[in-house]
Amino acid sequence: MGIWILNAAVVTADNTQTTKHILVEGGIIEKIAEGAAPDTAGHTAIDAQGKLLTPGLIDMHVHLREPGFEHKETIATGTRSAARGGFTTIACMPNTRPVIDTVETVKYVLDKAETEGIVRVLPYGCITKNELGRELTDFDALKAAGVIGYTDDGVGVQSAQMMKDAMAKAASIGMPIIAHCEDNTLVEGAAVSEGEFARKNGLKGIPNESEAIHVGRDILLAEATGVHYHVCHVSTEQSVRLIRHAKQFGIKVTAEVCPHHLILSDEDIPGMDANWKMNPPLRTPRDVQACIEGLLDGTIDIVVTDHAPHSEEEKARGMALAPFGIVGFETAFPLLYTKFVATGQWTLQFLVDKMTKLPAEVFGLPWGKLEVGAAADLTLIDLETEKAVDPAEFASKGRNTPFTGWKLKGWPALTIMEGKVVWSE
Ligand SMILES: NC(=O)N[C@@H](CC(=O)O)C(=O)O
Ligand SMILES: [Zn+2]
Repeated sequence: MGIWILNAAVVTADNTQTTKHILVEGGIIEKIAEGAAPDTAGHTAIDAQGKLLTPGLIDMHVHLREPGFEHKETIATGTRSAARGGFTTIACMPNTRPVIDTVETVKYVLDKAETEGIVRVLPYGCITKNELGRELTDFDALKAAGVIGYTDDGVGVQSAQMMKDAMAKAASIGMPIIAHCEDNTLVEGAAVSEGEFARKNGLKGIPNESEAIHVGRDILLAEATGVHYHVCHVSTEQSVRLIRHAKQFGIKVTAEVCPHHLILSDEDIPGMDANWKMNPPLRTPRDVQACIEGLLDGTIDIVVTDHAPHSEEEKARGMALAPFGIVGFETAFPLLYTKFVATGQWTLQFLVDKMTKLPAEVFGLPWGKLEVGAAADLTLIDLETEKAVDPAEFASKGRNTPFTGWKLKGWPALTIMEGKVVWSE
């Protein structure tokens, strides 16, 4: 028995919305009909009542915390949080404990995802053993075990030679390098960006160069090795400029940006509240503008959440001592919809593509399409109802968000993964 989704608004390439009826059966999209509602006999029918239907959202940068940090999140709770945010495919970072640097850990994560997860989980493997930057992992073995790329996310690869070796190896087996860009010698334990907030509060700041130096270095190494190089959570004007320039030269670089770096600057930080502490930190309004422009002109390819749950106890340690990171799954689409689409700055199609079709294209994945024969990964989104962000409602274990109380539209109402309803309002 399949599911007919009736009266859904589907946005097409030229940003027009058309009412469609979609039959989902055997895990795939079986039929897409227009006009009068079809006979649904023998199937379940869901009336979308004009809500937006998109391909299931894809998030290529998330932290599920399992194994090792189950007090922050688990694969069970993290995938529920993803589903509630409209995501059907998520790529998890390897900075767990142990880190994902062996075949055994990859298998552990994939098995857990299979038995306890409710959306598709694609693991990354580490570039270096233990993310210590000293010795490369076994790229071939990790690839065979099912990782989709290599990253030491959470920390930058400090040695240029190590990064070059990693890129050369990844290139030789057709795999991407995904980089958390941060030069440790420029950071020295600061919690917030160099900028107005740091100055007002007499804090040492994290300079933009700590990120951009790695971006520049790695672009040159990517050119030398021919690897597909993907830049994590771009946050500075300098990084955007370097990536734009590299793309003009035909270097195989792609990049991602998080909603918070498109919406918040350091000047918005209300006080010493660690729910505003993340890495990279909130930068200046000028950096925010550069990230928006980079996304608009294609320099930055995709949007990711960098969903980084931490416990309330950890965040209560204060700005200086709390770990970096904020949750992201359950606010990402409403934030971007409300801020950029509802105000007429972006088309709906642009936002949907940056969270579906383009992440799939960047990483060569078969999802992110709403067409007959494609996997039935679908998200129904209510563009009308306004609701305030309430962390108490999150399916994530993490409540660490700076967006509490924000009134937003564009809330996911129903999430379908491979033809099964995995979350509904
Ligand atoms: N982004 C963060 O602030 N934190 C991430 C690490 C990371 O993505 O760099 C985490 O693991 O908590
Ligand atoms: Zn990172």
